[in-house]
Amino acid sequence: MTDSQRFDETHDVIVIGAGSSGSALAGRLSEDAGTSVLVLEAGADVNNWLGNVPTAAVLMVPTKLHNYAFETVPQPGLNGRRGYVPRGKMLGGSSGINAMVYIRGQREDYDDWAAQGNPGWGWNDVLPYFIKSECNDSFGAPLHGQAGPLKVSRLRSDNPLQNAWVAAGREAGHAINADFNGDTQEGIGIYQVTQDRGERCNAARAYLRPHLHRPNLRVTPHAQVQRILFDGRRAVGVEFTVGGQVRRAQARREVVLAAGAIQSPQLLMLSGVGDAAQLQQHGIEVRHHLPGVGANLQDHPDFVFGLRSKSLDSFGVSLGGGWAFWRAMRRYRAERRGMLTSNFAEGGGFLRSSAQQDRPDVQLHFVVAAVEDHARKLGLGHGLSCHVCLLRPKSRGTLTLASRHAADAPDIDPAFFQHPDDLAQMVDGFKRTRELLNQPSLRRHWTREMWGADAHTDADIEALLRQRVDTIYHPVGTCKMGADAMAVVDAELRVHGLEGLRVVDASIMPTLISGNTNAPAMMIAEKAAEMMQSAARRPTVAEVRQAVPQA
Ligand SMILES: Cc1cc2nc3c(=O)[nH]c(=O)nc-3n(C[C@H](O)[C@H](O)[C@H](O)COP(=O)(O)OP(=O)(O)OC[C@H]3O[C@@H](n4cnc5c(N)ncnc54)[C@H](O)[C@@H]3O)c2cc1C
Repeated sequence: MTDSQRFDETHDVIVIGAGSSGSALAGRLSEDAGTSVLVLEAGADVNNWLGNVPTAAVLMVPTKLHNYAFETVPQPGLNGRRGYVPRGKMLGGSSGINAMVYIRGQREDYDDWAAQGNPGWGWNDVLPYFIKSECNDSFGAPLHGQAGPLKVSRLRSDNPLQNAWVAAGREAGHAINADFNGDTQEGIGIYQVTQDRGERCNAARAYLRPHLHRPNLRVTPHAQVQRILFDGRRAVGVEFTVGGQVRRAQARREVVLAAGAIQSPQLLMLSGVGDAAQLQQHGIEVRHHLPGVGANLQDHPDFVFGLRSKSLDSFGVSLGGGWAFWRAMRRYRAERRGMLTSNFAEGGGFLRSSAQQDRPDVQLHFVVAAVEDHARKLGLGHGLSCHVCLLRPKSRGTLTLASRHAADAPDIDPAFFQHPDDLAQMVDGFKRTRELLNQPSLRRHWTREMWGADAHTDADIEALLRQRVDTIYHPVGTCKMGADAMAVVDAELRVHGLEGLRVVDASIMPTLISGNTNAPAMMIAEKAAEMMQSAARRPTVAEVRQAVPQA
C-alpha cells in the first residue's frame, strides 16, 4: 500500500507552518483563485492584546506561552552551558514573538548566495521581493516599497533615550544612519519596526488574516504535522494531528515545508529524508538519503551588556516604573503611542569590529531595559542593555533527531565558538561597543555595568564571552539551498532527489545574512510563491507532446 491512499481532504498545495515564510507564501499563492491552499499550523491564532501590543512579547519570549522555548545541547564553546532557543508557536510563528526589527541584510550576503551556486538569489534579484513585501511609512522608491502587506514604521515610543544613543554614536565617531536598509547599513541609528500604527504586524496579520475569507485558503491552527507522505519519490500529502485525531491531507501539486530552521529539517528526517545512518539509528525507514538535512546550522552569537540605570524612561520594576507603565497603558489605549509600542531593542548599529573588516561584521541592539538571560531573570530596579552580535560566524552546527516524534524537541547544536575566529572577532566587537556605551551622552544614563565590569584584557573578555554569550534568535541553514552534496534544496527550493516537495523558510539560507532574519524569511516566501505559480503554469511534457504534431 502506498502513502497516497486514504486521504481525508485534498488541496493543490499544503503549507506546513504559518510562520513568517509560511504565512507569506500561503497569502500569495491563494491570490490565484484557481489554487487551493491548506495551511497547517501547530500553534494558535493569537489575535488579541498578547499578539498585538508590542511590549507583550516580554510575557512570551522567556516562557512557554505560544513559544516552543527549546534549548541547545551543552555548548563546549560556552563552558558547557545550554543556550536558549525561543521560537514562536502561533499564526505568524516567530514573527509573533520577535523584536520587530526590520532589517534585510547586506548586498554581499545575497551575492554570496548566488556565487555559491544559487542563480537568481543575488541582491539585484531579491531586492524586488523585499520591496514587494514592504509597506514603509517613511521611505519610498527606489529601495523601499509602500504598497506591500508588511507594515514597516518608525517607532512610536518617543523614548528620549533614543537621542542619547544616537548622540553617543556620534561622539564615538560613528556615522549616523537614518535607514539601515538604505544605501549603506553601516552606522548608528534607530530601528524601523514591523508595526502597523503602533501594533505588532506579524506575518499572519500582514499576509493571512486579511484573506481568511478566500474560499481557496484554509488555515488550520492547532494542527501538528507528523510526517510527509510519499508515493515513491513524490510527496503526495501529510499526516497531522488536530483535536486529538490523526488526519491525512492530500496535495495535488506540492507539499511545502515552512516549519522554520528547527522543525523543517526535523520533519524531513521524521519522513525518512536525511542522513541514512542517522535515520536508521531511530528506526526510521529511509525514503531518500540526503546527508545535508540538519547540517550547516548557523546562528548569531550574542553578548549582552547589562547597565544599571535610574532613568524612568527605561523599563524596570519600581514604584516610579509602575506609575510610568500605568500612564503608558492609558496613552496606548488612546493613541497607540508611547512606551507600550516599544520593541525594547530601539537603538541599532552596524559596525566593523576592527579596521581589517571591509564591511560591518557586528550588530548592536540598544535595549531600553536590563535584559538578563533572555528576560528569564528579573530583578528590582531599572536598567539598559546593549547586545553585540557577530554577523557572519564561521562556526557550523547541526540539528539532529532526539526522538521519532514531531512533538519532541530535536537536538540543537549551534556549535558556538567552534571556529576560533568567531571569539576573536567578538572580543573586538565587545571593545568597540563598550567604547560607545562610555560616551558622555549615554554614560550619564547608567551607573554601573551589571556583569563583567572588571573584564579588560583580551583574556578576561574571552572568558566573559564564554560565560555569557548565547543566541540572538537567528538560526538558519539547516536545509541549505545549493548544488553541492550537502545541499538540501535547489535554487527553486525543491528538495533534491524528490518531487512535489519544497522547503520555504529561513532554513534554506546557505549562509547567515548580516542582520535580523524576519524580513529575509518573507522575501524567500515572496520569491518562492512566484516560482511555484510559474511552475504550475508551465506545460507538462505530455501537454507539449500533444501540442507539437508528431512526425
Ligand atoms: C525572540 C525572537 C526575537 C527575534 N527578533 C527579530 C527581530 O527583531 N527582527 C527580525 O528580523 N527577526 C527576529 N527574529 C527572527 C525571525 O523572527 C525569524 O527568523 C523568522 O520569524 C523565521 O521565520 P520562519 O518562517 O523560518 O519560521 P517561524 O516563523 O518560526 O515559523 C515556523 C512555524 O512552523 C510551525 N511549525 C513547526 N513545526 C510544525 C509542525 N510539525 N506542524 C505544523 N506547524 C509547525 C511553528 O509553530 C511556526 O509557526 C527573532 C526571533 C525570536 C524567536
